[in-house]
Amino acid sequence: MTRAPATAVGAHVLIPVKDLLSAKSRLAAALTPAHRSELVLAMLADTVAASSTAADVAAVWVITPDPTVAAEARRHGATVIADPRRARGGPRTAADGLNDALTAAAGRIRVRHPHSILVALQADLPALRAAEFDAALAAAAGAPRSIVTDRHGTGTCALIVAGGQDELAPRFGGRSAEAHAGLGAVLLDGPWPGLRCDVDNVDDLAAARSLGLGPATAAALTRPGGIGDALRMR
Ligand SMILES: Nc1nc2c(ncn2[C@@H]2O[C@H](COP(=O)(O)OP(=O)(O)OP(=O)(O)O)[C@@H](O)[C@H]2O)c(=O)[nH]1
Ligand SMILES: C=C(OP(=O)(O)O)C(=O)O
Repeated sequence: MTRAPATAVGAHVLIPVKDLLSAKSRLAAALTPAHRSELVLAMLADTVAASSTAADVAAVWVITPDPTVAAEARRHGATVIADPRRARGGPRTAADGLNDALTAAAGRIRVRHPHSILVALQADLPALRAAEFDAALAAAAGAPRSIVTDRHGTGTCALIVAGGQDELAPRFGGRSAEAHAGLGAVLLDGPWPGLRCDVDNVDDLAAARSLGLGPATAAALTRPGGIGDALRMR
């Protein structure tokens, strides 16, 4: 693992990304594997770029087992934590894999930065703006744990846990907003459409596009013969 930066202030943002072969499976009917991989990498690039330029962010960590994802994350200034695939004794469900990866990474970061805010952030936020991320962090101040739900109100786009001893305790997968609220997370109620617009299907991508895509995702959609043409969205 790369050594953590030494700063003790600001938020540490954790972004999990699974291997490209299985990522964005809900888009498999609409996009080829190559286009899906391109979209995952482009959305990650925009998510890392926007979150890492937020004023209150100390470091962005990408947790992934995939070397191509890792290279793209590093190119945009994130630090990579490897999430090795386990041959045996692996996660019970897909969501367990995600939550286990986040929990392990958060534990490692907490050792060096016990007083820092931790944020588990979705990797597919191509319309995210640094200013709205800062506004959400400011709104979270004072709450031990809080969440920003997705635009449907059921999923979680950001789980924010204050510095101190409290564990990240991620409960992503399914209706995670309810699960996080059940653990005491405050639902943050702000006008942050880019932060709430994670992309799981074509409608989500259209919604993100109407908000304004980051440069990497915009380029992926407008490239001739690319994702935009495949989805008739160019
Ligand atoms: N590091 C890591 N990230 C994961 C794992 N499982 C899921 N993720 C990531 O967590 C986020 C939410 O996961 P999902 O919604 O299950 O996967 P997705 O690729 O976004 O979409 P679908 O395949 O359509 O479900 C995505 O950024 C995933 O890449 C895992 O086991 N390890
Ligand atoms: C993983 C989640 O959301 P999605 O499947 O929409 O990415 C979640 O909120 O738990």
